[in-house]
Amino acid sequence: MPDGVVAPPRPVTPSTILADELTEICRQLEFAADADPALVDRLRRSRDLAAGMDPYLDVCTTRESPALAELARRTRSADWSTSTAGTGLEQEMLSGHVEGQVLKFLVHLSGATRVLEIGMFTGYSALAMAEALPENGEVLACEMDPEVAHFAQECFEQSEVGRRIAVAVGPASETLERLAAADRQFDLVFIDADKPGYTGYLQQLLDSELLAPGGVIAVDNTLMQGQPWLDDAEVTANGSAIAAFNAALTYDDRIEQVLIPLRDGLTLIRRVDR
Ligand SMILES: C[S@@+](CC[C@H](N)C(=O)[O-])C[C@H]1O[C@@H](n2cnc3c(N)ncnc32)[C@H](O)[C@@H]1O
Repeated sequence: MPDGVVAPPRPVTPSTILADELTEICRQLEFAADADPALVDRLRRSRDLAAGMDPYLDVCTTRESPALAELARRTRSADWSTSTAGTGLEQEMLSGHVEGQVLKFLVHLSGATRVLEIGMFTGYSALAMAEALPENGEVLACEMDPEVAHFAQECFEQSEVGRRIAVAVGPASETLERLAAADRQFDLVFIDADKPGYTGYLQQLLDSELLAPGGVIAVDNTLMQGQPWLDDAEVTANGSAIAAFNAALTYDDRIEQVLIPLRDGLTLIRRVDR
C-alpha cells in the first residue's frame, strides 16, 4: 500500500464476509467456460443481495453527526499497523454509523442517564451514546490502552458533548471492581472489549449492584464472524470465547436476552430475577 493510502476496512461481519466470498466465486465463474449461465445469474443475484444490504442500511439510517463522522474519518486515516498503541488495534474495531445510531436509540428508549462502556477504542460508540444523553448524563468509558484513550479524548474535546464522557484507563475488570465498591450504578452497559473477558464482565455486573434496576446490557460481536456456528471455520480464541459466552447466557436464569444480527451481532440483556 503506497504511503498515505489507507486500506479499506476488511470484511469482519457475517454479511460482509458472505458478500466478499460470493463476489470472489462470481469472479472465478466468469472465467469458467463451462459455467451454467443461469446458475451464474443466480449467484450474481445472491452476491448483490448480500453486498447491497449494509449500504442500504446506511442510507436508510439517520445520518451521523459531524463529530461522529470526523471521529470515524480520523480513525480510518490513522495507521494502526505502525501505532505504538496496544497491539491488535485496527480500524475495523470501530462500531460505526448504523450501530452507533442503534446505541443512541437504546439510550433514548431506556431513558438512561448513566452509561458504562467496556472497551472504548477511539470513542465512536461512547460519543454516539453521549449525544443521546440529557445534559446531566454521563458515559463512563473503560479503555485499557492509554494511547488510544488519548486519541479518543482529543476527538471528544472537539465535539459538543465530549464533556459528558469520562474515561477510565486500565483493565476493565479492575475498573468495574472499583465502581462496584463505590456503589456506582448504570442504566445501560455496552460491552465491547476483549472477547475472552466477556463472561467475567457479565458476572461482575450480575453479581454486584452495578446494573441499575431495569438496566440493559448490550454486548457487541456476539456473532463473531459466524465462528460460533460454522463447523469448519478456523475458530480463533475470540470465536470460542463468544461461543462459550453465548451458550452461558442461555443457562442463566437471572437474565433474558436476544441476539440481533446487526453487523457482527449485538446481544441485548436484561435482568428478570429482580
Ligand atoms: C472493539 S474495540 C471497542 C470499539 C468501540 N466500542 C467502538 O464502538 O468504536 C475494543 C477496545 O477494548 C479495549 N480493551 C481490550 N481489552 C480491554 C480490557 N481488559 N479492559 C479495557 N479495555 C480493553 C481495546 O484496547 C480496544 O480499544
